Amino acid sequence: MADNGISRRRLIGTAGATGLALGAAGGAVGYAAAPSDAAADSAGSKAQLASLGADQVMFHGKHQPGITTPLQSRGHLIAFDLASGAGRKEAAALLRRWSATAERLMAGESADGGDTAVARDAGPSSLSVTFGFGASFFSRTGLEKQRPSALDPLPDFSSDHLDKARSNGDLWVQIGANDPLVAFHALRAIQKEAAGTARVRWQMNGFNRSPGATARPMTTRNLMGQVDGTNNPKPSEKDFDKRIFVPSDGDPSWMAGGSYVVVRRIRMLLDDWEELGTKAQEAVIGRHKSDGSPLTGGTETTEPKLDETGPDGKVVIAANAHARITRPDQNGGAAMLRRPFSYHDGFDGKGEPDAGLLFVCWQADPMRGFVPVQRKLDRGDALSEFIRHEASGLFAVPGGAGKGEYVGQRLLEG
Ligand SMILES: C=CC1=C(C)c2cc3[nH]c(cc4nc(cc5[nH]c(cc1n2)c(C)c5CCC(=O)O)C(CCC(=O)O)=C4C)c(C)c3C=C
Ligand SMILES: [Fe+2]
Repeated sequence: MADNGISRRRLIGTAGATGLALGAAGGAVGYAAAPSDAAADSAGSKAQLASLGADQVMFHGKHQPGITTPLQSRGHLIAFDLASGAGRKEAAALLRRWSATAERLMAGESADGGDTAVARDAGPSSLSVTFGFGASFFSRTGLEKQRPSALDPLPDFSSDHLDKARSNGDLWVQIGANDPLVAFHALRAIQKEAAGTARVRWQMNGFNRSPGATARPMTTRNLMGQVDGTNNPKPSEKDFDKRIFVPSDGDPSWMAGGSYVVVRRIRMLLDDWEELGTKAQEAVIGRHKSDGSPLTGGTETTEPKLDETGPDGKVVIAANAHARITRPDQNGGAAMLRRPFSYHDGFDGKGEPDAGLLFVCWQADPMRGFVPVQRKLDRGDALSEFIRHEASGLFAVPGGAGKGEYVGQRLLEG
């Protein structure tokens, strides 16, 4: 098994497998080269093909998949509300069904009973399915005593323009995959299995760069063109687990190994942003657009020199630059793992793109992650005149299911 719970299954050769997406020439780092069609043909139906589609994310583990899993190129976020009459028992049965399906689909198998064949011929394609519970789930199921205080509603922020219908929800599911058909197949299976127990409250679709699109693995870019994700906490860092996951003796105990996710649909006001020159755009963030390096020089990973001043006597990285004021050392140590998807939902009546970031961030405690940083941003972030927070959600994402267990079992049967 490779890092992050990903392994590469050897696919039995099929025409579909040879057709799986591979990186551009020279860009297939981490992806095995495809054998030629002739070679595949000659080996017949037993040819063993490795490809992007063969990458598999593990369902079972200490943590749920889709948190430290490398960003996938396709994402669906979907929230459900329990149907009237559905309570704890029905919710438990749903989580059991969903977990079994997630395990099967993440292994590249078909869904049980009436598979739609949408993902047929494809391998697992790094599919991950992640489940969470919103604050309202606990009152609906009589589990108020089990509700973590970390699920207290997020404070209002002055710059919020939130659409309640597209915010929160009893249950939340995140689906990621490196193939759009595999991702849709999982989305449809999850939605169908909810029938009678929960109905869709909202759904959002996102994307990231396709693996292999760049000559070497690189930090992705967002729709403003910025390198985005540079200073994310790294699993190799000593305090990573403490910052992102609830400890094994954490409170409540059913959240051991879990994490809290904040989801914000952040629209980018791209017409205004694109009118700015590159220099002005760089001043807003405090990093160069070309390679993500700090305005004080070096490479993408060089530490910014926050005190450095220019010939005009002013600090080179402005006091309100986004990358300055979001730093843990400017926020009492508050940190989060950002794992967003870009989105584009067409153009509005004025011809402006309805596009931006499905900002998804993970932390052991939102009060030591998203909340203090967003408070700071709300008070004076140079980026704020170019973005609008349009929807919001906060969900408790329990630890990973052990073999034979389903996600949330310790809550629902504890
Ligand atoms: C409340 C948390 C944050 C929101 C909301 C947010 C929105 C947002 N950010 C960008 C683009 C960039 N953000 C960058 C860094 C960065 N942003 C946050 C938090 C929020 N961003 C943090 C914690 C950090 C890292 C700070 C650090 O430790 O140095 C960067 C710089 C590159 C990087 O480190 O990723 C960019 C670019 C957009 C476009 C956006 C809303 C649409
Ligand atoms: Fe940011």
